[in-house]
Amino acid sequence: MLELLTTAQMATADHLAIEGGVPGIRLMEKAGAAVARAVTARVPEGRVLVLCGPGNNGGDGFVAARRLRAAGREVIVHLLGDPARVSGDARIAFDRWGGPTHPADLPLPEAAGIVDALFGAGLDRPIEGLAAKIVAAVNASRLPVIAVDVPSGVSGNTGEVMGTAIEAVASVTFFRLKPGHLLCPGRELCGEVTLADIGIPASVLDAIGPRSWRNGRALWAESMRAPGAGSHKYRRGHAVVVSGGLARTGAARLAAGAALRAGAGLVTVASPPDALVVNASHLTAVMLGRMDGPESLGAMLSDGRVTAAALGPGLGLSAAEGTLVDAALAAPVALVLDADALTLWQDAPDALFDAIAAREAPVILTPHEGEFARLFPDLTTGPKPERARAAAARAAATVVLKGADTVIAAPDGRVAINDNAPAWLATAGSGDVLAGIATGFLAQGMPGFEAAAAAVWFHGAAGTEAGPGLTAEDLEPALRTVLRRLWAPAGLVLP
Ligand SMILES: NC(=O)C1=CN([C@@H]2O[C@H](COP(=O)(O)OP(=O)(O)OC[C@H]3O[C@@H](n4cnc5c(N)ncnc54)[C@H](OP(=O)(O)O)[C@@H]3O)[C@@H](O)[C@H]2O)[C@@H](O)CC1
Ligand SMILES: [K+]
Repeated sequence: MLELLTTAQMATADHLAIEGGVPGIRLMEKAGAAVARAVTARVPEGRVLVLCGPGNNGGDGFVAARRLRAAGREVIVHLLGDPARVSGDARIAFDRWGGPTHPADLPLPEAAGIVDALFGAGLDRPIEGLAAKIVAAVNASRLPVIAVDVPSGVSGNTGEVMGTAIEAVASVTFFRLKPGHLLCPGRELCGEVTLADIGIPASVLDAIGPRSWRNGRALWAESMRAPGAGSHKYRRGHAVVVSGGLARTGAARLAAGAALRAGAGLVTVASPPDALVVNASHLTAVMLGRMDGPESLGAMLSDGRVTAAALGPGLGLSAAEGTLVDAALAAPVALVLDADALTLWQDAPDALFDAIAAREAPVILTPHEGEFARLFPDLTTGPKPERARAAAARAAATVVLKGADTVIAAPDGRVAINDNAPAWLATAGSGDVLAGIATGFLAQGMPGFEAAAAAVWFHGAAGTEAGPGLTAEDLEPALRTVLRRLWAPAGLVLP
């Protein structure tokens, strides 16, 4: 159930279901019933104000109103727009409601909670005028709002606010989530999202062919191998993380520790000579190798047993570090390029993309918005998934566009949107740990997109596990807890 559907794809799902013999009003009845259940759970007593819009989102509202009334609740229905223009399935729902319907107006009537059925998938322009005033009054009321499909004003496709938007405590959506439920700011405005089965058969997805998913286990668990009894450390890959100079070594050690936790059989920090002592004094399970320059790094990465490398955390931005990235790109190992290893290419991003296109092993790029803008200056506006998708295609690499709503995009067009990262994960060194987890997964042979999506998910889960107040150092032990939990059901006997 991780597929994400655009509003247009959702309309297609609806049509295919109806063509397949499920009447539209039956879908609407189930949708409205799910909304009524959410109201019962969130607002168990008191009067419910149902705000209906002129389309099918309003139709779901009429169904919910009728069901709540049948359950003995006091319900007051407001309709925004001309009742004579309510048509189609919404008309049937309106007629079945049959109770008093007041023109939407201010002030709002007294109520214990509100159903927002003003606009859903059909919102196609900014909310203005009376509708905007009603949205403002709903938000000012601080009453619990249950949104139908999406909070009115939130674009289901992009999560952007169109003019103004309702702030809901819960949203009930249907069949599959939409990108707007996961992308910011939509995600915060949705509150808790419930997915309701309204009778659309999953088989309609075959014809729709979704290319976007909510990031979750089903996307990558298959390609993540639990170490079997016959496994030994060399079969789980060897990852190399390149350290910066004397004053910038911590980031590489954070990444290296995370790569080892993520399951790489061996991890080596490749250290410039001046930083060997400081690295040596902090490393135990992670190994240390002396790296004198690009030839030395190239030799290390061409060893045959090394399967993945990470460059960027604490690397530095001088020409010397640029030659290290060149050497890594020329080596036959999977690569994670992060932070400085991205910024180094800001004057010639196409040279990076050409070097990636010329290699076989996968590359993961992990920019935050600032680094992304340096590599893809023409892709700074528009919906995040589309920007990441275009960047991945251009770079021939998996692109992890980081943020509260990190998007992972593959060169073949697949996109995953991540939503498990807690706010406190945005802390110094956190990105280094993410790069390390991804490197650890790549080292074990996971493909680029799967390794990146899994890394982002585990990073978020580890952040949640570590809890508020975490520093990047806390992520590594938390990652262990999360990994243990994941493997337990797979039959691995845990002590
Ligand atoms: N698809 C499915 O499987 C199922 C879908 N279902 C439900 O249907 C919903 C989609 O219904 P929908 O397509 O009728 O669109 P909806 O959100 O009601 O809005 C359209 C109306 O709003 C108007 N309007 C738009 N923007 C506006 C603005 N800024 N300011 C003012 N007006 C604006 C627009 O007016 P017009 O452009 O015609 O002037 C039109 O009248 C979906 O979210 C879900 O809840 C369920 O029943 C179960 C099955
Ligand atoms: K709505």
